[in-house]
Amino acid sequence: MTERLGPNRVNDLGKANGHTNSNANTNGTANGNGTASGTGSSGGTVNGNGNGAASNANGNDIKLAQRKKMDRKKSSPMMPTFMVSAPGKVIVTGEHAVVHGKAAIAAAISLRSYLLVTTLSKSKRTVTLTFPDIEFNHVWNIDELPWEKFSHPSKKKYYYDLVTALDPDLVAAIQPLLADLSRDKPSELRKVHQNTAGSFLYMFLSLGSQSFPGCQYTLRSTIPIGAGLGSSATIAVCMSAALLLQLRTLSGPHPDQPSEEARLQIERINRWAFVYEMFIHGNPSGVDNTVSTQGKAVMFQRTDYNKPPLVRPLMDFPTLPLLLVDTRTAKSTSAQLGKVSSLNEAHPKLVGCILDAVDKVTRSASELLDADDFDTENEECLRRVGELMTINHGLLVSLGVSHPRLERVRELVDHEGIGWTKLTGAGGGGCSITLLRPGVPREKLERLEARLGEEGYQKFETTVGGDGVGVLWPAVLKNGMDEDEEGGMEIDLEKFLKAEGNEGVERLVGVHGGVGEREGWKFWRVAS
Ligand SMILES: Nc1ncnc2c1ncn2[C@@H]1O[C@H](COP(=O)(O)OP(=O)(O)OP(=O)(O)O)[C@@H](O)[C@H]1O
Ligand SMILES: C[C@@](O)(CCO)CC(=O)[O-]
Repeated sequence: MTERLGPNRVNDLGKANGHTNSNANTNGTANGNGTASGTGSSGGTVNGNGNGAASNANGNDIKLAQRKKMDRKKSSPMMPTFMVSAPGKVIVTGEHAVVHGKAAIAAAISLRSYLLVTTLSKSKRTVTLTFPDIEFNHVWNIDELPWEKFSHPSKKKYYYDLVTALDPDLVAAIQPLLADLSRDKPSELRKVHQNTAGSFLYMFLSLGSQSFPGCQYTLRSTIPIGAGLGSSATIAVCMSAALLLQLRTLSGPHPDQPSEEARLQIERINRWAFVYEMFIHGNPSGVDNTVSTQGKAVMFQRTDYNKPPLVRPLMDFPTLPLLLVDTRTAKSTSAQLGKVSSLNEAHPKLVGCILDAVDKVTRSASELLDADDFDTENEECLRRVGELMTINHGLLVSLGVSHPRLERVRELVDHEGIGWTKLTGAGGGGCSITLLRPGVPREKLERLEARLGEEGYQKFETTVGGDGVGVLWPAVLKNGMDEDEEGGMEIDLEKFLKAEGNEGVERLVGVHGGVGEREGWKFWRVAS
């Protein structure tokens, strides 16, 4: 079994570079990209930092509170340190077929990625990626990046453009920046680093300009990497949202935002997230970044790669009783996509029929899940969706994208008669989902879970249908600590990097923080 890189492998890489938060930006010219305008934006209005005074404190406490407030003022930048977050996903039906123009249903899950964006002082002309989960930390000098290639009139793209393919000349222009990356690392990890750096640079150079302020992007995720839960899409969505916010091209999210405006902004974030995904995966359908951006659940289809996909938000998606199991077996999405494409080339008629059958599965599932009388407590309702998931899995097996460890989960679940199982995501390892029968006896579930544990599987507790991309502006949260009295705790680089494991990240910055939705995080709300 190949061990996968896991999120939360925090190491010291992030702390080793000099760009900590202590001298956050005093640069008033947040960016100089004259192209970004027209949305009446003011990133600063996203969220107020309450800054309430500690009114009932004694004299010393008041002095301390005032000093803390003044300290905060001194370092208060034009563009404050802020965070964005995006959810992972499960594909309920239709993976792989969706790459070939068929429909798929995907739902957001409660595991998420969190990106901290720190603007540096004006004199610091660097951009840093600090991604401890993949042991990646790199600093580029902004003035040494190939801006002239990306800003050439024949190549220049704007934040409102629809980019449906990567430009080979621009991909070539960033290759020299990747060639020497992580030479001391094992080749697989090095490839991950090159891919990560490449996708970031492509987006940064496309959207930004040479006058972009120096900044640091620090990412932590609670989503296992390469497990079919869309971890790469969450990075893509976070990066896209962060850059568009830095460019001041997004005016939200805010509570009174008209739904149409929210929809447009979500669409922009999603378009650029897709560019990032193209760099990582080659030929993705865009379903992962779409559900990660929008949240809840979506029915998704891309029949023409030159046009935006058809996306139907499923706002009333039922809270399905799902068991999510990670095989902890590495897989590469692009390798699995390649397998299906090769099979399709070798047997076009046959594979065409399989893909059509998957499409029918998705449409039937959508009808069932959309029905007014669908009831997650009703065995008959769940059985019909479960059967469709079982058929979908069989079709994926015939496309060659299952794995013995996925089949083993199915065997164990079927043996207990607990529910209906399919792989989710690209397959070849990764995760499975099991739709649980209502009223499964506790002992059966416990027996299954113990067995899975013994055999090296990992079970995930997650809920489906949560919020999409969110913003914490500025990066200040109420965490039940002393700082709350002054408006909340500032999340700085050190705290973020030191948070221990998934629980630590969730406790420190989590959208839910383990206690329901948290004050501070804001989401674009798109009504159905
Ligand atoms: N926590 C993370 N930190 C940094 N980069 C990450 C992280 N998670 C994912 N990535 C990026 O995404 C890539 C993994 O993408 P991959 O498609 O293999 O997995 P996935 O997105 O989890 O699966 P799927 O596409 O099947 O849902 C990594 O190589 C890395 O570039
Ligand atoms: C396998 C796939 O269909 C889903 C991955 O989550 C790939 C894609 O849609 O891009």
